[in-house]
Amino acid sequence: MTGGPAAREEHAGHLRVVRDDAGVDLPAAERAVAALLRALGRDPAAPHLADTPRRVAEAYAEFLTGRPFALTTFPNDGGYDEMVVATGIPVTSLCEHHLLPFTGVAAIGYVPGERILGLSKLARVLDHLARDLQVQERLTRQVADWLRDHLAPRGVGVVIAAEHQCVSLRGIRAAGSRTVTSALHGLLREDPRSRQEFLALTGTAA
Ligand SMILES: Nc1nc2c(ncn2[C@@H]2O[C@H](COP(=O)(O)OP(=O)(O)OP(=O)(O)O)[C@@H](O)[C@H]2O)c(=O)[nH]1
Ligand SMILES: [Zn+2]
Repeated sequence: MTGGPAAREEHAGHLRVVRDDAGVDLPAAERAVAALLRALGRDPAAPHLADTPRRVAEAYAEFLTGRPFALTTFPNDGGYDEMVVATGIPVTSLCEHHLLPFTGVAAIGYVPGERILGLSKLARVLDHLARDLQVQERLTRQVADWLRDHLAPRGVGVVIAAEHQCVSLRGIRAAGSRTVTSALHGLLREDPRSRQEFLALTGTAA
C-alpha cells in the first residue's frame, strides 16, 4: 500500500483519517510465520516457540496498520506567515526490501496558508504513513505530498534521518550510519531564503 491514508472530510477543520490495515490477515500471517520457522530449520511446535508465530504476525500487523486520527486545522486568523517547524519527531517504518525496521527522527515544517494545523498532527501524519512497507525516500515524499494536498500551506518540508537495520545489523553492518532524505514543496522549494531557513532549522534535529 503506497497510496496514502484514506481520509474523509467531516467539517471544515476536521479531517478524519481512518484506520488503514491494508488487508492484514492475522491467521494467514501466523501460518506463514510457522512455515518460515520450519523453512529455517526451527520447530514452531516446540513449547518455547509455540506462541512465536502469533507474536510475529501481531508485531508485523502493528507495523503495517496506520492509526486513525483527526487532522484538526484552525483558521489562520492572526495571519501567521512564518515557518512552523516540528523537530525531533521519532519515526519507525519497515524497509520493503528486508522487512526490517528503520528508525530515526524527522523534522516537518510548513508556512501556513489560510489554515494552521494542530501541532501533534505533523507527527501523526508521519506515523500513519510510516506504518507500511516503505523506502525512506517515498515515505519522506508522501508526508510532504499529503500535507500539501490536505493543508494547502504556502510551503512544506520534510527531512528524515534514519538508521536502517538492514544496513546496520546485516550485510555491510555499517552500524551507526544514517540516511538523510528531504522533500520540499512550494515556498520551501522555490524561495532560496525559506529553503535555507528550513534546512538550517532542521539541521540540528534530523
Ligand atoms: N534507496 C533505498 N534503499 C534502501 C532502503 N532500505 C533498504 N535499501 C537498500 O535496498 C537495497 C537492496 O539491494 P539488494 O542488493 O537487492 O539486497 P541485498 O543483497 O540484501 O543488499 P546488501 O544490503 O548490500 O547486502 C540495499 O542496498 C539496501 O540497503 C531505502 O529506504 N531506500
Ligand atoms: Zn532493507
